[in-house]
Amino acid sequence: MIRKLCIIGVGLIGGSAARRARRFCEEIVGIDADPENLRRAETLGVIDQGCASLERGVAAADFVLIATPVGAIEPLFRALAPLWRPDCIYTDVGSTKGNVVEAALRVFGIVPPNFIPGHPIAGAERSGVEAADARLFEGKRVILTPLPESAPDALARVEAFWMHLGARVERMDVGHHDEVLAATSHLPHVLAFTLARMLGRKDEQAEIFRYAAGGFRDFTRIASSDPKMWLDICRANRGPLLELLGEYETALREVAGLVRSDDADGLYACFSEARAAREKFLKSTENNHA
Ligand SMILES: NC(=O)c1ccc[n+]([C@@H]2O[C@H](COP(=O)([O-])OP(=O)(O)OC[C@H]3O[C@@H](n4cnc5c(N)ncnc54)[C@H](O)[C@@H]3O)[C@@H](O)[C@H]2O)c1
Ligand SMILES: O=C(O)C(=O)C[C@]1(C(=O)O)C=C[C@@H](O)C=C1
Repeated sequence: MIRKLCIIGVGLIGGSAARRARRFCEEIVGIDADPENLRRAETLGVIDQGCASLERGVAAADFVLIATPVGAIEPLFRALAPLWRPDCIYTDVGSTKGNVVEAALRVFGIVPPNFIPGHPIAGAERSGVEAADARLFEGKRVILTPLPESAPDALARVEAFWMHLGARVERMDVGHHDEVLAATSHLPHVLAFTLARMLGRKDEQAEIFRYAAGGFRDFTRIASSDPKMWLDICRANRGPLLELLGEYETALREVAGLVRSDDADGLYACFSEARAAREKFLKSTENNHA
């Protein structure tokens, strides 16, 4: 049971956590940089109360969930530093973890033992509190990246928090997290944004979107995601992302070579390998949900 949960950033992720956390929190207070979003969160009953002041919002909270874009976390740590209490648990949901840990080190000198970095591997292309969904984390993975200095009781409480939201919690090393998520999430978003932008420019002249159907829709769904959120993620994880963009360039050139030389066997082998890789992914997600 949490007495007072304070959520900083009551958007898709913070709002979804709030909606489900109702069941085991006596009070949920929200803080948001956007007063209009905070008012909507109150009106929708996602939070009990919106708080314009960080100081009042975190006062007497026993659990603080930071759910802002990752670029906002360092300034937030600075604002929270004088208010930081040893009897409260702090965690975040940022899509990148290395920059969050580095920000904590710069602000506090150490990663506070009662701050456990986290990342729910669940989301959507929509943002804002209206998109919040109590079932968003059901059956989904949450990765926690604790450090040697993390307090075991804080880690246990953050694990229990996510399990109560229906998620399956795993632990991972910070660097490994950022490499893996660069491949499975950050690279696909950059590719979808790039394709949607490129074809959007063509559409100006040729109205090609009139003829776009499922293929384009499926490939580019995530290009509807919030540009500000993805700007922050790309900047925070630029090393692993650049490495993968380089690999993708090479792979794309290889396919272009196969098309150019009309290499039917090569193309067939390439598409078959890709299909098998995706089938394997689909099977593994089926097993995960079993
Ligand atoms: N959207 C996803 O699919 C997804 C999935 C997993 C993790 N995440 C991570 O979760 C975090 C939130 O993403 P989201 O999709 O909920 O975004 P969102 O835009 O829906 O919500 C973020 C909220 O934070 C508020 N905010 C911004 N700066 C703030 C500040 N300094 N102080 C207080 N509030 C502030 C915004 O006004 C907004 O309401 C991001 O770090 C993102 O990387 C997103
Ligand atoms: O499903 C989506 O729309 C998402 O973008 C979710 C998604 C992902 O890439 O899988 C996006 C960012 C996260 O940090 C975690 C999950």
